[in-house]
Amino acid sequence: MDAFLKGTKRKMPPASEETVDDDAESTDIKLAILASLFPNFSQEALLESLLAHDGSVEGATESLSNDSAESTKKPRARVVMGAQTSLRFFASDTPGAGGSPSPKKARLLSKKGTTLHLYDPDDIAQHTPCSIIHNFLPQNMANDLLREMLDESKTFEKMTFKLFDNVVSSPHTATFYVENEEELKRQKYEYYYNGARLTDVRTITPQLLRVKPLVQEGVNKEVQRRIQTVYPNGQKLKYQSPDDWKPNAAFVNCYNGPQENVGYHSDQLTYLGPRAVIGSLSLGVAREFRVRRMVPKDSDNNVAEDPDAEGQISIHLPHNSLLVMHAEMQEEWKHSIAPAQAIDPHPIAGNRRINVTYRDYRASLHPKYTPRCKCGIPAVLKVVQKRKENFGKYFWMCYGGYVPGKESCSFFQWADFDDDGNPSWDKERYRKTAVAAPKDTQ
Ligand SMILES: O=C(O)CCC(=O)C(=O)O
Ligand SMILES: [Fe+2]
Repeated sequence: MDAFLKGTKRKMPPASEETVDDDAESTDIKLAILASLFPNFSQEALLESLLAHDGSVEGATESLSNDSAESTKKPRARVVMGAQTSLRFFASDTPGAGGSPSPKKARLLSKKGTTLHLYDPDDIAQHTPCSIIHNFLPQNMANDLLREMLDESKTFEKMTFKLFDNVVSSPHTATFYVENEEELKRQKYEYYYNGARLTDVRTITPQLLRVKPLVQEGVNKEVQRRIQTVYPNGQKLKYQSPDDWKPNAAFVNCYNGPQENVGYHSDQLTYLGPRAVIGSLSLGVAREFRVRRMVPKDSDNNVAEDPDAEGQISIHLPHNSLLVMHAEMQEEWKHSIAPAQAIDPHPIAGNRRINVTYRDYRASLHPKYTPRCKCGIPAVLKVVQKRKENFGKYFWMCYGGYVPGKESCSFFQWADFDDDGNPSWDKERYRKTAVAAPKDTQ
């Protein structure tokens, strides 16, 4: 913590399998620290306090401690849904990361420091990297899965991660489900998350299995629709897999009460590969899913684009909604579940929200193939998000510094994928020279 307050560059470890900003001194990290110290404050209040103290966590902590004493005297806030502003004020056109232009539709810019609330599936598809299907599952199926996961979640645990020299818990609980016993063993003994092995991996439950084919079909339809209606020339993005999306793992998150949350992050690409697609099912209490586009800076620290693009968009996630995080999401945007001022209890789940993220782990990115760093653990796949130079380029790096009690060996290597996202060691599929030229124009 001391190193952080003095501004020493250190790496921030992520909660669960997420990757937080590569800039250790980012506002997100400061917010994560404040959120862990002041779980009853909204992200806005924490951000405001941080800004008021010129980014000093120490200053914000002091003033929030005073506010905290004050606020215990105030009545509790009611559930407030954000007002919808006319979308015309937020449109702009900007290029994307990953060497290919992003969706050709007008982008949405929410003004810095403001939150734009979207509810309508068409608005969400047009202005964010996501699409949403409301009332996705037959009602009984959704409720059965919710009941099953509520029961399972009684034994979910907070994921601990190292924050500089402290071990911190993520402010919600989660666990990981895979297809069968064999995969479970592989996940426990061969895969690494943030430089460490997972201890709680479970085999897929009957309801997760029952719902999976529906999610698979829904996600594939949405991906095709997006390619045809949003992506330039009606073609998939560079590095995006042309194969059908086939989920073989699920992370399940439980948010018990309004304050449980997950801070801004992008999901780790290590086993999903570039331009990953994720199917995310929400059950129980409705919460706000916030997305924020990354704005790269040049070497002089100037933002490359309109700084207003740093505002955030909130997507309302009611019970039984399927959110598809499309191929441009993890590279160019960050997402979070914001702490809520208050929530409407759900008839089955009470104060709890269950979120199931179905994921497609790629066989060619099994840790037996991926680069290992000098610490001897599989390296993590990341993408340049903050710098204009090399923006969208993939690289492998050491995650040792994220493991409690370990330091990073500073291993770094640019990653090499063909235009379909196949790694160079996948000799059967890797076809860089054959396809690179025509698809570069995408
Ligand atoms: O709860 C959610 O909707 C998002 C969870 C999430 O971002 C994650 O598991 O990586
Ligand atoms: Fe995530």
